[in-house]
Amino acid sequence: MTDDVTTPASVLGEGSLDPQALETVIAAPPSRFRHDYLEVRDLRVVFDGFVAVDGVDLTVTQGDLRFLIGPNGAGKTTIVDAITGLAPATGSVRFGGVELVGRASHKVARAGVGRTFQTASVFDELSVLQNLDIAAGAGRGAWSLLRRRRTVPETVDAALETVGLTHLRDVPAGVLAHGQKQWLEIGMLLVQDARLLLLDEPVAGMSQAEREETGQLLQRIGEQRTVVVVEHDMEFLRSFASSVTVLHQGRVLSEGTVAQVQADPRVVEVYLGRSAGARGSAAGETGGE
Ligand SMILES: Nc1ncnc2c1ncn2[C@@H]1O[C@H](COP(=O)(O)OP(=O)(O)OP(=O)(O)O)[C@@H](O)[C@H]1O
Repeated sequence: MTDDVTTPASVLGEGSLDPQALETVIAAPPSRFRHDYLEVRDLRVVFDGFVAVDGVDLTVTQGDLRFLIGPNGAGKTTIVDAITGLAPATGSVRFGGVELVGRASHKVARAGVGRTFQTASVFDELSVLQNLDIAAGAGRGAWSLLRRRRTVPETVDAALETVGLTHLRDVPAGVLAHGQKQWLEIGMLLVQDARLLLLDEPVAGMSQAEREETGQLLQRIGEQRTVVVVEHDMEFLRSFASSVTVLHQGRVLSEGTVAQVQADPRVVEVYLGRSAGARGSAAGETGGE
């Protein structure tokens, strides 16, 4: 037996900090320190010999509202597909310490990753509440899901509140305005407790007022969760992005704050130069959609 017991103090050195305080920190529940981040390394997606994503690295921390932009075909949606198990990928995607590459999409969802698609996929015939209930997978049978509930679970209530649909909870989702449907989809990710939200063009087709509300919603959600937004709308990006990754031909072209990427000559070239496929303008004030 040796008396060389490994304690925080023995690792860090006596006097480096209060050992008692460190013991307390280590004993605390892990949830207190949850600070998720998405770490993508050398991600590659090849479709029949065509390289759609070519060695992408991406790190997005909780509290950072990251926008992914780039001309049509740059690989934005394919990256989201690869993260969520819908496109065959190599490399590494880690979230919350879990490797996602090679996992089936339902296992990726179980790891706390949720996504929306360019077109909202809610059940039009069911009420807002029923859509959320189903997403929450409350473990009840189909009939009890369809029956009007006397009480609403706290998570569903909180999601309704967050996405601003409490007053519409009993209306069929089919009658919601376009923006409201997108908010319902985001609410469905919240009740699933997605901690990483990947949103594909969430404001496409929305009115200016809806865009504004969506931006504020994403900022609220982004305080607690890791949010990545694929977007073409440059006005929306300028108003709400806290950081931006610009993709081009499957690679990261530029990354930084909105101001930094707007000032990057390579971004200007891709958006305003020869690349005819570009939609919008990342550089200057000349473009919107
Ligand atoms: N299933 C697939 N099979 C073959 N090629 C594909 C497939 N999915 C995407 N691609 C190709 O991969 C490239 C990247 O497509 P992706 O949809 O990721 O681009 P994007 O940046 O999201 O574009 P957009 O802004 O137009 O949505 C494109 O050239 C596309 O044609």
